[in-house]
Amino acid sequence: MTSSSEGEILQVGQVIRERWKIVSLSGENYCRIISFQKAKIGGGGFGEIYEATDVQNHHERVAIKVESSKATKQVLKMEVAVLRRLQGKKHACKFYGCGRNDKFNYLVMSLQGKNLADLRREAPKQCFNLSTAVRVGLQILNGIREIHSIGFLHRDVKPSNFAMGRTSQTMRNVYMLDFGLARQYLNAKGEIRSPRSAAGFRGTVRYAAVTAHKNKEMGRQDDLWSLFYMLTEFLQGQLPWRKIKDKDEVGKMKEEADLNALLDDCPNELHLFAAHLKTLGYADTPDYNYLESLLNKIVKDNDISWEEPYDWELGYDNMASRQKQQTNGNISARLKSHTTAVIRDQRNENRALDTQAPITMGEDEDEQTNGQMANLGAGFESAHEKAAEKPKYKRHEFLKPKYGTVNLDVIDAVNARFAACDEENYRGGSADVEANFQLPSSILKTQAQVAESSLSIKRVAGLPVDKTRSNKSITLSINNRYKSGAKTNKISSFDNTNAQMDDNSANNVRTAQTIMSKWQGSFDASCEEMMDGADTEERAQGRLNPAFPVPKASLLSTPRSMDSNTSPGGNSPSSPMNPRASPIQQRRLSRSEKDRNGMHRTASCGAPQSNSIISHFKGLINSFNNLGVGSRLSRTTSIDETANRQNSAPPPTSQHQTAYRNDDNSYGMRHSTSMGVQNSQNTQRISATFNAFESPEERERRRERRMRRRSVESNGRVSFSFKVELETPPPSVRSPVIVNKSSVVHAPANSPPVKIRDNGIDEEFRIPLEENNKPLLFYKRKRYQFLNFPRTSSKS
Ligand SMILES: Nc1ncnc2c1ncn2[C@@H]1O[C@H](COP(=O)(O)OP(=O)(O)OP(=O)(O)O)[C@@H](O)[C@H]1O
Repeated sequence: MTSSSEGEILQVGQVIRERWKIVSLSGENYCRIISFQKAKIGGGGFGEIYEATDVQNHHERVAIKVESSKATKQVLKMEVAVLRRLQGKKHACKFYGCGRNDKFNYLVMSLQGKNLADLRREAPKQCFNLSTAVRVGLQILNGIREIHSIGFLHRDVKPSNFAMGRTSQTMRNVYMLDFGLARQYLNAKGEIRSPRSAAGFRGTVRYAAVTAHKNKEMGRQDDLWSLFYMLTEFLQGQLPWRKIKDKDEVGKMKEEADLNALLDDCPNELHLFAAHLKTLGYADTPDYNYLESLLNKIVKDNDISWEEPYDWELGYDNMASRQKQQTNGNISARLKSHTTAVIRDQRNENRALDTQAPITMGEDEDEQTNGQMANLGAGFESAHEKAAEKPKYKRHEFLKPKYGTVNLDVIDAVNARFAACDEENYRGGSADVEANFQLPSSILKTQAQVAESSLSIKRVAGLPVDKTRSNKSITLSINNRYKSGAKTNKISSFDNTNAQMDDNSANNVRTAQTIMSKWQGSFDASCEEMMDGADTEERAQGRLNPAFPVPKASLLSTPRSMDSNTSPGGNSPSSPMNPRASPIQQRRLSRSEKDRNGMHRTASCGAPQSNSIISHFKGLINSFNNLGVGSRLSRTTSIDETANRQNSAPPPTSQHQTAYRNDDNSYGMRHSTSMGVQNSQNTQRISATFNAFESPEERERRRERRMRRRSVESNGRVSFSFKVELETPPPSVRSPVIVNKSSVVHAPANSPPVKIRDNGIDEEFRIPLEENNKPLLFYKRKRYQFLNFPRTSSKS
């Protein structure tokens, strides 16, 4: 695959059928926070795959496979046909649409995560442990069974044609991709088509069955042979013919392969697997159940749990020690070099060795990435052993997606999550949202300028300087702040809020569960760590979904933030004061303590000391997941002002809002908006709080204001804001929901101007541009991918 932009069929920003917009490094506006991502996910012999968003459907992320209409071999039609028939199957992507124009044909499907070739290549020793290999193998077997069940052969079974899911719900599921080489083996009557005498090679040399090498008609068993080679490679780290260019030579090697050598130190069941395949001819139906039982036996014999993490979920620091413990994971055996002399293959030369179809050869360049690989033998082995001592990847590096975006899709995803909230969630009470934005010093308004602002901004001197904090971070956290029916009439501090929330343990259980199942893929290290304690506990009580476990605490390193967030009051995750607190609660508690101590609130959400926007943003997502009140977080919104609903209410006493309870047992806020600025030697802090409690009229007014603002938010300026708005609570809910949000901006006092936008006076929060016309905030952006694995191409 190539990742170059040269000759790409689709361009960034291009919209297909007024619906699917290609995502890339456009950086169109600030709200697309770090939406800088290459457009092309990958591409092989048959097409190019792009990431896009569905503008008609909450900007859901999709994958678009395109094929030039000038391509000599048009395979997308077949792909569409197969994918459509596979709809509803567990291992198939969702089909969203297809079409063609004079330039290209396209297929839109659900976007998945990383493919197995990339995942294996990223492993320190380019192999999976037995647990991962066999569980993935079982899923692939079922995927193959699915496509066979609709009357098709895949004919290109290989690791890069299987991807893990992308969302927390799908991330443990394997998806089969690329049906471009599929062929129907059943005719319309459901009978097996008669085999052709010469069929030509189809597939990928490394994984193709011997039948393909012999240019014979392939049958169902041949897809399974490819699976067998995949499994062998997963366990051994390599196949003996991995570098051989000549297709016929590879075919010969496969034919003559000594299975004992090939499967050295692998479970005996793999021998039986191959033995069964050897008995099958073109027309024979493989005994899928038998093959499945063989793999299941490996699972059973090795005490493998379906819930244990896959290698990539653990991160690779832990793998070396894990592998040593494995009965079948003998490292030296895995690293044993096969005796085949190899030459670095040249991809272009490898392609299209057979004229009938492009051949994908050596698509995994994992071996080539290791300079030692050419020197087979002792040197090679020791190089790997060395690598085992010093893992190439650190856990957090692996878990943290390497490039990509945090953009509006994140917010859209949160909206989707909120939309899924049920009535019960409404009953969970109101919510409190805190947003903390740490921005580069240079983008913020000077102290004097802020003071000139017509907003009610107060200066508070002596804010402690936190030198550990990144100067570019965004965090959001949410609390169920005011519980409906609570006895307290007035809640004026976060401490109270937290105390009330802590009482609400049932809610916490539910919200923790939501997070686990919904957004696990988006957690950064610190969030996972924080989840972990609850997970163990909740799972022990049978309340968490076992299908989406999180890595065990013992396997995860403790992030610095944990230490720094541990509250002096004993409300740490392990605190006996609150042993059943959910992770979010814990985070909340620590925030509470931070507030009490006059510390920056940005430390409250996940990874306060992280240098990356992404990790904070992940905290945002985690927190919003926890909200569960049917609220909506929308884009291009603002710190908002809400009408004061209670004339009798006393004025607020602090820069934060004061909550009160109405007679009807609902809560409102005294002041709709308040803001404050705190200054220290080189930090300027602006905080704003608003109340999202609103009537339909207010909401409509706010929507109009938002529309007005949107029209202003062009002009090369960037603006940033969030809104939390509430759905109308169901009639059964007596107390309306209150969402409260506060935003905090930190920056040195001598920084350039920024304005805080407030609806009432229609100001904007603006970030000036650099000379090169790029938003300064993202000038030194890191490219992270959010909610998704990085998809590096497996073929350069
Ligand atoms: N729906 C998807 N979601 C995420 N990534 C995808 C999706 N479809 C394909 N990809 C990525 O793009 C890569 C190439 O896709 P695909 O195999 O369909 O293209 P191809 O042109 O047929 O490639 P090849 O010739 O190598 O088989 C895959 O390995 C995978 O990483």
